[in-house]
Amino acid sequence: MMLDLRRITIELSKWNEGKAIVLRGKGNMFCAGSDLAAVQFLVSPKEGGNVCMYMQNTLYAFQCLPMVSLAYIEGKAMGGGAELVTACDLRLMHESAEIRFVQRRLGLIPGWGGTTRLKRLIGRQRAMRLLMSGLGVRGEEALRMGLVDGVGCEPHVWLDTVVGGLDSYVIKTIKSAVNQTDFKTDQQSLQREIELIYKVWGGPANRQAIDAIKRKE
Ligand SMILES: CCC(=O)SCCNC(=O)CCNC(=O)[C@H](O)C(C)(C)COP(=O)(O)OP(=O)(O)OC[C@H]1O[C@@H](n2cnc3c(N)ncnc32)[C@H](O)[C@@H]1OP(=O)(O)O
Repeated sequence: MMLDLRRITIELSKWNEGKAIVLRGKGNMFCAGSDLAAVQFLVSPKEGGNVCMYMQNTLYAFQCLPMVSLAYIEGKAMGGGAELVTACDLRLMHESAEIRFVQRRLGLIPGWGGTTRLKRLIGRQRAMRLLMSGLGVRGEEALRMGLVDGVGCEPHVWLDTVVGGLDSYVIKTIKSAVNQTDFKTDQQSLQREIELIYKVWGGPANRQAIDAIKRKE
């Protein structure tokens, strides 16, 4: 998934006529985050940090795409999947869908840019609550807190009400204008997120969680 997302992002960055893309999962899953089978083998902070840096770079490039990106969340967006949601420009949810920052369960923090983006999106207090508790957020609550823009809407119809009739160059320029205000502060924050990942990845809570996953297998 990580490699595919990077490849597709590079391809899309060259599509200047594009107005919008819809990111959606398969079946009852938007995205379950990092592959836990692989995470078990990333034992050192450096290895974990490198994967997070890779995903930060991919999601930064994704956010800079010239067209509007819409996350359409059906089913679950867990861990890194929830971080991916925050990297999209707009978000819609199915009534039964759930967004959940489960990184704490692994003794980790979101390291794909999720702490930075979530706080910007819903504010400090709500971000703290979701990151600390690891509780899932569904439809109306997600809408109320500004985590999503709509619930139960058909994505293409809804998207048409937002960007329909807009010129692709105007869309690109609106994105550049909004992004540049965020990115000035985000750069430092993203760098700090990686430094903090180094402190938890491979630490006691993380090792304990990974050992528990291994015992289940
Ligand atoms: C480091 C940054 C991060 O992304 S940390 C977060 C990593 N992700 C997670 O902790 C999510 C772990 N998965 C879950 O909590 C559940 O599987 C969720 C996503 C809620 C789905 O539950 P449910 O619908 O009951 O399905 P299930 O558990 O039977 O899973 C179906 C099969 O998929 C697999 N799966 C699921 N998530 C992952 C994952 N992240 N990495 C690797 N495999 C995953 C399950 O193991 C299961 O596989 P199998 O059918 O038993 O072979």
